[in-house]
Amino acid sequence: APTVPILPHHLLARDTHFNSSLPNITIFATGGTIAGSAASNTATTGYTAGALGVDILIQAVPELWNISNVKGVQVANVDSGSITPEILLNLTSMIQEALDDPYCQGAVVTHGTDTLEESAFFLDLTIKTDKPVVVVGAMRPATAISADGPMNLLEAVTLAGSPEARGRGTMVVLNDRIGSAFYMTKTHSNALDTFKASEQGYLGFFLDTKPLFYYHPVLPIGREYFNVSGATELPEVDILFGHQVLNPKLARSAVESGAKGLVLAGMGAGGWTSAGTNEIEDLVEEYGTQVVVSSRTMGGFVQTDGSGNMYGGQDLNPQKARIMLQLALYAGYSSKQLATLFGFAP
Ligand SMILES: NC(=O)C[C@H](N)C(=O)O
Repeated sequence: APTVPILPHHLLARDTHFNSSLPNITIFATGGTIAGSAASNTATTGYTAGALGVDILIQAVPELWNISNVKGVQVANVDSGSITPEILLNLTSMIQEALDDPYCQGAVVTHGTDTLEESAFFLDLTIKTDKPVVVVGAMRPATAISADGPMNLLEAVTLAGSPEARGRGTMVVLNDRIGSAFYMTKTHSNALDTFKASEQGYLGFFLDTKPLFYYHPVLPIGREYFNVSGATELPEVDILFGHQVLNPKLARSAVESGAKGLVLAGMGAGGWTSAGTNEIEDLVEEYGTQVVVSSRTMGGFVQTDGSGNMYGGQDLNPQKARIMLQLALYAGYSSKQLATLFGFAP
């Protein structure tokens, strides 16, 4: 199994900056564009994501010291397409440990935006705390004119240290908006206003870097806690994308190469082709594969209809349904428990 490099946990000038009246926030850095470096200040594509270390990200925003005592931990430094279950499991256990310390008020994770919603959802389901966990990224590399990373980081740290941010689960911050990690998704490949939850909306926004919430603290229906302490790997769950004349054998190939679960990014309200459905039913019979049916439409609802080993992904998009199924399989959920888990209709 691949090993995850964990760079030394280091304090940044904490002695010189420490102010006992400010919250103590730990920033866990994983890479992405927020730590990206390009050859020119006009380049917003074709750069190296995860090039700069957490100390450089912190040094770039000295205002952080006015609102918090920050500590940086380099967990990884990769493009978010390279985040692995090993990194996620490590991240969960490091954040849990940090937040279990009564002197730590909140945690921030810097992350690439491409798979940020997957990691944020994973953290939301695997960390037990009332304290704020804030996942933040950027769309422009740190070297760009009007890089969005520094402001996003300042807002994320401010949020993590705010008492009114407690009890809201893991949150995502970008473009002056606060959203629930349970629902936020990347909706545009290039624009700054990419993270949205079109049906569920934002929790709040930032004014002069201060968080302003629309609602009192509330948690999403269907949010479940999975204890992954001590886990070193997670069961494989693959996503298949629905379209006209899809190749029904892709499902078999996924299962025979190790997938214990499948998520179907179905057409409309979870539709699949009839040849594809026959193949999936055979796999359920032969291998006991657990299948969650989601939708490629990026909105709406797929219900659980009670047919064995097949569950509706509710309003989770395929990439979030995949994380939920992976955690439930790790926890050894029975078919009945899975039907309850994927039956959280609001
Ligand atoms: N804006 C970004 O962070 C994209 C980058 N490719 C990443 O996900 O790491």
